[in-house]
Amino acid sequence: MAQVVATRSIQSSFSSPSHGSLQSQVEKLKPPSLASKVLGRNERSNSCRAVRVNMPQIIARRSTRAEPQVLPVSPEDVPKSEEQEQYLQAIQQLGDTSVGMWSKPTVRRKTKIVCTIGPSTNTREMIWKLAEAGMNVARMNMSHGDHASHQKVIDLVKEYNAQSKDNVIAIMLDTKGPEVRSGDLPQPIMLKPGQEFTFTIQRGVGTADCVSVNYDDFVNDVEVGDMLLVDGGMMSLQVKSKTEESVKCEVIDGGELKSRRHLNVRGKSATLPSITEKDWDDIKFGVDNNIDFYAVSFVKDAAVVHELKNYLKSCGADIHVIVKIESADSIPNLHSIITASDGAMVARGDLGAELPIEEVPLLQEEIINICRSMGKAVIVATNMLESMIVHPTPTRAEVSDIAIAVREGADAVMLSGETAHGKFPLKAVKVMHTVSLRTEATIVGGETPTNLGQAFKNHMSEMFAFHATMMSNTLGTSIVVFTRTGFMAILLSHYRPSGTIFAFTNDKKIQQRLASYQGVCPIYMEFLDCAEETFTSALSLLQKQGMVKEGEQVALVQSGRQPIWRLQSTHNIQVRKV
Ligand SMILES: Nc1ncnc2c1ncn2[C@@H]1O[C@H](COP(=O)(O)OP(=O)(O)OP(=O)(O)O)[C@@H](O)[C@H]1O
Ligand SMILES: CC(=O)C(=O)O
Repeated sequence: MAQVVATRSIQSSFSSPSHGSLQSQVEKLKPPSLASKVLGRNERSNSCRAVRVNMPQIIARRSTRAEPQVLPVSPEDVPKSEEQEQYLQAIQQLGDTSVGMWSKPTVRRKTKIVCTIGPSTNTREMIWKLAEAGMNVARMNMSHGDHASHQKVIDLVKEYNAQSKDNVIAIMLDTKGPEVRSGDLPQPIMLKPGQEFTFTIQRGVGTADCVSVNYDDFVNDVEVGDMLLVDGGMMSLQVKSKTEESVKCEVIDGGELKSRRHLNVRGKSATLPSITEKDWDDIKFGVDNNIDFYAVSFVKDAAVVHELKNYLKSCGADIHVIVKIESADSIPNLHSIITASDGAMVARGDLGAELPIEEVPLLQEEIINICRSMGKAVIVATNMLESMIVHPTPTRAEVSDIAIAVREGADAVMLSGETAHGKFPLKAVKVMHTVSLRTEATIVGGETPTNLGQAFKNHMSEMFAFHATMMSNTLGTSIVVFTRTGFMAILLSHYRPSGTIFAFTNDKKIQQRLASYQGVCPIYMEFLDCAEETFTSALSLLQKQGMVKEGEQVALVQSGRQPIWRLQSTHNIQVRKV
């Protein structure tokens, strides 16, 4: 009889003695479908014992006729099981030292979810459902659609935000950038390995052995011997010769070439400006709509970020700039590019086409570390649940990929085609939510926060954020912060306290922006003239909404670049009992 023996060690989130009772609570709450189907009676009691003595081994046995394990992944596909909901809540408590528990698990998750909106999701009904399933940021990809279709999405997200009591969605506009694409074809062409195929800069060509390219300098940018990648590497062709107008190639990996496919040259970036004329037009559209973030494609150096920031300043727009790291040329300039920006996106699609694919996980970790050390936001994007574009369940590798991004410390993970044109957008969000929540529960909490390094050197706010995090980690409390600009909440987020950061702001725009930061739960509230009255009213709001319980302690922070109640105090941290 075949037997699968899986061994794993339980992380220290389970090892704290104070978590013993929670662990047994989890065991009690485990729905039979999760516990008894995988573990036999003896193994189950072993695992409970082992959890208490630290570094145990769980032995899972499976018979030859493996029963499919289907975890609930969509609000629609399973009847709501209270047991399973309680099970997830209890798991999360293991990793969350805060006693205060949100009633909604989607809000308790610290890692945020970015969803690309496209034909599968650009309706009122789907935006609402995505938001309720756990979307925190709606991304519009300006490579597709037109201003009218994106306007509809922006209006719907704003409408959702206006009517929602306890949830808010940020809006991100992703520029098309200097993408090089093949032209239109009357029908898809099958490219076979070994065959000759030509790309030409002449317009309007689309035959079985030649197609146009939308970029006039294409012929100058490529050399004989270069490897051309189509659709991020789905097909590859080697350059054999070139003339003034065309590039003759041999197909290495074949496949079906459709209209308007993305072309990359391995190891090279196109000599095009990062922000094209179309991008400037789209950026202006973003300003007119007061969006929250730009994701700027193919950034190669800091100069372009400064140019965009200067433009935004000149039109009085307060929009944050996320640089997409996807171009070979950006790698030597990573530090200066990220320093100039408000955050970065690891855009693994183009990154893995311009650079050897094995560099992608290493660069992902490096970019996350750089952003974390500078106090900048970081998003991991592309292919996270790719198979769910057509299948209702993810591959195990995809689940691991999300878990790795969460463990590495990403602020957010992103869905592209999965929610833009996939068959199971809600299930994909639910999987991302569940995997993130589960992974976060294994991240050790209550430790001394790591120093942010040079980013906030000598800044009073950094000292307050550091000590507020220390205090809340030691006491096992949530943090309540009051912020007009969002600065202090973002700073606290980068110290990654183990409890939730309840960020009260009197500015709806700031509330919307904060939705994308790890661990931050942004709440809109009018600030009163008296600090004390504002604190009391904030705590009572948290209690009313079931986010903190009576008698629970919270760490309350009032600090930042522009203290709110200047006359009464400038900076302070205090522990309050609700
Ligand atoms: N607004 C939209 N309108 C129509 N289709 C969209 C839209 N946004 C995304 N899509 C579809 O979803 C797919 C995945 O979205 P994603 O944002 O990852 O695009 P992408 O990386 O630019 O992909 P590609 O290079 O194929 O364009 C796109 O290829 C496109 O088919
Ligand atoms: C997101 C994106 O643009 C990429 O991965 O290439």
